[in-house]
Amino acid sequence: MDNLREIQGKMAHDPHCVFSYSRYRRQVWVPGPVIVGAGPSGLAAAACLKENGVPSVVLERSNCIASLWQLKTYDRLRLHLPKKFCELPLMPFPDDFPTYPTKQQFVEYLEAYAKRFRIEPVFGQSVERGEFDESVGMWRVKSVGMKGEEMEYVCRWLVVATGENAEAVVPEVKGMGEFCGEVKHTSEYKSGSVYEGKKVLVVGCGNSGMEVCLDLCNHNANPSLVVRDAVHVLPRDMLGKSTFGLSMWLLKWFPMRLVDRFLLIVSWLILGNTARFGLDRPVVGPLELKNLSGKTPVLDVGALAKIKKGDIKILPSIERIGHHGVQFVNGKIENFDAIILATGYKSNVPYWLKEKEMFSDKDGFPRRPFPNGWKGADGLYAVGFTKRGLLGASADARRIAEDIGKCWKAEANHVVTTTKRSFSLQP
Ligand SMILES: Cc1cc2nc3c(=O)[nH]c(=O)nc-3n(C[C@H](O)[C@H](O)[C@H](O)COP(=O)(O)OP(=O)(O)OC[C@H]3O[C@@H](n4cnc5c(N)ncnc54)[C@H](O)[C@@H]3O)c2cc1C
Ligand SMILES: NC(=O)C1=CN([C@@H]2O[C@H](COP(=O)(O)OP(=O)(O)OC[C@H]3O[C@@H](n4cnc5c(N)ncnc54)[C@H](OP(=O)(O)O)[C@@H]3O)[C@@H](O)[C@H]2O)C=CC1
Ligand SMILES: O=C(O)C(=O)Cc1c[nH]c2ccccc12
Repeated sequence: MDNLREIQGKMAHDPHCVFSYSRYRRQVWVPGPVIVGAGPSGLAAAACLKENGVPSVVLERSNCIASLWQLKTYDRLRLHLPKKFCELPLMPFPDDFPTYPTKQQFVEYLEAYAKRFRIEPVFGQSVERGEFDESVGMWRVKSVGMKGEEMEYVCRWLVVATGENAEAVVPEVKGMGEFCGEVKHTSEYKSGSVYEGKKVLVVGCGNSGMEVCLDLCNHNANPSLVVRDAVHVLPRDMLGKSTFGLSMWLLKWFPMRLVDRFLLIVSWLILGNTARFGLDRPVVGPLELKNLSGKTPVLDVGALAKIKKGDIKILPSIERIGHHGVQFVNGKIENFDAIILATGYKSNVPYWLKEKEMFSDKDGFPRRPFPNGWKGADGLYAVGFTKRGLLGASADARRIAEDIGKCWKAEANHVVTTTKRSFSLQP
């Protein structure tokens, strides 16, 4: 504990100090929080902490900020909620950005955000273990660098910002290994240009699956979409407003079920009966379902019109895959040149965080739902696991920074007072 006191003393004089404890053990004491992940959530947390006077260290496994957006999304991607619902704390989007910024514009905004708050993540640090060491009351965060070099960061506060979309979900489908064509997840898909004239099977009809199908159509490919369950498709905009914005506004005055009924009636007027095209709706309304299970409704930007026209064919679940053909549960068999898995993502927290109370080891999300999932015990925090997109991440980041900020100031005051007192006691 003497060692700790010494460090706290140094922190009080130089709160930005991050010094090597032992070169050989590659161990680093971090006076402030360690944030794992330099996506929008990690950046928002670091900025809010800085605003509260707390320096932090951000560890990122890839070589850039917002790696999901920069490396794992397709070219035609735009935000599907209006920009005012996607801005991070303390810095709005530029006025000249469109309502739905492109992915390039969103990344540009995030780069400017990191620059403005002088956030310089340590890149190439893949965190493989995070564990609370009771004996010193600190978190030990172990990471592996690009060349396999190991590091250990020791800190009072650990902020988990690895995201709801950390790893691709790749389902086990009978015979998938036998398929002769290309099989890729949407996180590796960039553009339909390489599929021109090809028959492509897209598996999964969330926002990714629908948009990839649309993109394939726009590049003269021939997509089919596997829909295994009911899905809510809503137009992205209705009555001259964004569906999301309108929903948020209506929710201020009306109960969720009534707003859901309104959304379904207007969607029916704009899109027609989606069940006629093979897209049955869940019994529970779109907002209630999002609230209960986190399942995001599809915000349609043109795929439904292609489904109606027959340019995108709807197919049921896959039974098994062969060399070229795919057999579906209705017994039909069709040949495809490529398969794209739009089967979603999962959290990777259970793989590296050795903690069982705050995070569920089943799905890697905080057990307590929004707005209470951001804080655990022993200085553990979560940002961006709210199933409420960037808006939820911003709310978490603000709360975390305020909470750590109070503790940081109290401790800094304590160290300064004790240091002053010990100086005055000296002869
Ligand atoms: C295609 C797509 C479009 C979306 N569009 C919207 C939208 O329009 N509006 C909206 O509100 N939300 C949207 N979302 C939701 C999305 O979750 C957020 O946009 C946002 O990216 C979440 O930010 P995050 O920082 O929590 O997670 P991420 O952006 O995933 O960032 C997490 C970071 O942590 C890093 N990381 C993970 N594990 C480790 C580890 N073990 N060690 C070190 N680093 C690690 C990752 O490399 C990554 O850089 C979209 C999601 C997707 C997939
Ligand atoms: N423009 C934008 O802003 C975009 C936003 N996003 C967001 O990114 C996040 C991830 O979206 P997305 O990648 O679409 O993932 P989702 O988890 O939203 O959707 C995955 C889909 O795949 C289906 N699925 C999973 N496994 C199988 C299987 N074995 N066979 C058949 N179907 C299967 C799921 O069906 P089931 O429901 O039955 O489990 C579900 O429909 C979401 O929050 C989404 O809103 C994504 C793209 C664009
Ligand atoms: O894109 C996503 O997945 C989001 O989580 C954004 C979002 C949060 N709440 C919603 C309600 C309806 C549609 C999208 C979202």
